[in-house]
Amino acid sequence: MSVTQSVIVPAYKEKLNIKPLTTRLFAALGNEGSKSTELIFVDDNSQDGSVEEVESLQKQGYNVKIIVRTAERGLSSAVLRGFYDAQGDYVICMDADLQHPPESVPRLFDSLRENPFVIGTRYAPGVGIDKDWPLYRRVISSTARMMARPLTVASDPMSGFFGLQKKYLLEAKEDDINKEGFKIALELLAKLPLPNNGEKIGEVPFSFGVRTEGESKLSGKVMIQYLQQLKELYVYKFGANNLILFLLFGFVLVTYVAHQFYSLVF
Ligand SMILES: Nc1nc2c(ncn2[C@@H]2O[C@H](COP(=O)(O)OP(=O)(O)O[C@H]3O[C@H](CO)[C@@H](O)[C@H](O)[C@@H]3O)[C@@H](O)[C@H]2O)c(=O)[nH]1
Ligand SMILES: [Mg+2]
Repeated sequence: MSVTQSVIVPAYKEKLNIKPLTTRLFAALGNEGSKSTELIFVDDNSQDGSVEEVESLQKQGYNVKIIVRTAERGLSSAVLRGFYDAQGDYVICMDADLQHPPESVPRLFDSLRENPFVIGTRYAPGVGIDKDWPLYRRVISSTARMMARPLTVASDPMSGFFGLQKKYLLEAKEDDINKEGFKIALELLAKLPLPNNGEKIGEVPFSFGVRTEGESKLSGKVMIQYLQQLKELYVYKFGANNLILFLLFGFVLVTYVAHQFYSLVF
């Protein structure tokens, strides 16, 4: 049976998560689903034993591979690299750290049969973002989400759990896509030539889990990259509208100061 669907996992120093992710994913896909699915880790030269871990899983019969990049770094560019390398017509991206439940992947693939783009959303009845997130992380997340509102109808464009029909990626010019930062779903939602003006998006609710192994790579630099990306997307979508940009950055500044204040006081 040929591969029709691909799961792409950007990974940096995630050795301890590779095996549980792989075994849970293929168990969730079942016998039939596993035959038509490949799993690709895109690792930025972690040198932590991730390669050996994947080789051991290959020997056990899993259709998994690892691309090790040495010249490039970053989450968004890793995801794109995986998407372009994927054999499947349907491609899904998820984090390595099990914050995205592998058991939800089949539902995302099902949705992709009907929709050009699918988002795993944390904003739906009955699910939620991690209850253990500190307040400042919640503030950052909801501020970031609010600022993306004018760019897409997706309820959770900040999600790193999403997928698309690959043909739409191939229709876009690779150079037009911003590869910096973490928010590749938003970038693709805003820039790919999706039908219905990008309004036909599948949404699959999921509960954002807790990372138990390794560390988050979210940093101040990633937040700055997000602001640069937002500015570029606003200009891309609405033209260089000074008022919008002014309001946007005023708001961001206030949030940033509030965040700093919170970290200092608490
Ligand atoms: N190859 C590669 N992978 C990376 C890099 N930086 C991070 N990753 C991988 O990208 C995934 C997400 O990184 P985390 O460090 O776990 O991010 P997070 O703070 O938990 O953020 C997540 O939640 C956001 C929602 O609030 C998501 O938007 C974001 O994509 C990510 O999923 C993990 O699998 C991590 O190994 C990098 O430079 N290179
Ligand atoms: Mg994480």
